[in-house]
Amino acid sequence: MTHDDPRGGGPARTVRHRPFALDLTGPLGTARGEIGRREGFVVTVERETAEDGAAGLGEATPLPGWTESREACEAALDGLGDRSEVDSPAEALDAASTPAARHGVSLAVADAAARERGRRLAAHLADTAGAGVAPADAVPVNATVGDGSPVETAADARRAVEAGFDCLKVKVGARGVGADIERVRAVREAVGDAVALRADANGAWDRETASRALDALAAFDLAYVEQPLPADDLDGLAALRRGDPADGDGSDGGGEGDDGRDDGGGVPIAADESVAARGIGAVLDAGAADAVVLKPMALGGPDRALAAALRARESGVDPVVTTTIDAVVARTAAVHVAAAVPDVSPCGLATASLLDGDLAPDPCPVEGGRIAVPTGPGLAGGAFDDLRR
Ligand SMILES: O=C(O)CCC(=O)c1ccccc1C(=O)O
Ligand SMILES: [Mg+2]
Repeated sequence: MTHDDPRGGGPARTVRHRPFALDLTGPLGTARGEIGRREGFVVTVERETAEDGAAGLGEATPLPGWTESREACEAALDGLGDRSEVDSPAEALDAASTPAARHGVSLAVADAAARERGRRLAAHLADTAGAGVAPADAVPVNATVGDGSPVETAADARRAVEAGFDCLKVKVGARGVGADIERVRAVREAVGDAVALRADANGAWDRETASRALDALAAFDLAYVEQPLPADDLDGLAALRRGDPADGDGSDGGGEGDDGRDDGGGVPIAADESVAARGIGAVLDAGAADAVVLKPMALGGPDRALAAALRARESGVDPVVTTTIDAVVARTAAVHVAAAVPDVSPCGLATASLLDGDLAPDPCPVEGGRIAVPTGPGLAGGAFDDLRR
């Protein structure tokens, strides 16, 4: 090899993409509506001069509301095709306006580079990001429990614990706070105290409602509440963390709990939509979160997600890597990103079971609440060879 650029720059590459569509087994209920189907693009890059034909594989699976639309993603990938021979194709795509397209291409380039070096994608990403430590061989994951009645939600939670999960994330905010409290109560009663519980409100609440919800949820020992406020309300998130009154004008937004703590009851806060909308720097600077949820598809690529995770770690904020319910290629990439985060907390990567079919067999299924990181070069050795045509 005559090129050492770890991003995989160098000789010209050809970028191709082709569409796919996958239904979920059933809609995932969230405060921002139901997710029932995922449509995206398999992306490949090929080095013109490659003697072994080593191609890199990526996936661009936009989720409108989180990323660009399917149409915008396709247009961005098509636009790249107009000048498909470029040195660093991912750099030709804007991470803010077309994060899924950039994800697909930057993953394919990183996969190609890792394969050429005979290394796992996690190790390649860690080197490129300067992570400083060797990636883990397995990552802990949470089960994802959608909206439903208290009985349905508790049954889903119990099934997840029986399958070996010791961390569950329950979607809230799709119904009233009182109903969600009953759902979380039912889950806690169903799974006992040893299981870590998270709740994800997907930005559903205003400040007063969030303050009230956190007060009540404090009884259930939640590891964190994810995005209790809209994405842009970084000051509101910071105030919730501090336990400030809901309206910030000094009036009491709900009183203190029995333990004497202020509103919020000390429930940790995670930022998800805020990171995608405002950037990791703004979230960290605002002191808006105890944890950040990082979706490579929404942040413009595995490289950018890992960089954000390492920045968060440095700031004392806990990074969590999740998918946007991606197909197997992007999901596997997210496993590698999570593995490259030192001491990563349970990640939202157990989303394969939500899909009714996939692009290829899963090279890293969940076992006992963990995912083993594929060992082969790149994404998963030869596991995806059929997709690399
Ligand atoms: O984090 C998880 O457990 C799974 C991923 C998830 O919840 C999700 C999936 C698609 C879109 C948004 C979200 C979210 O975290 O809000
Ligand atoms: Mg979320």
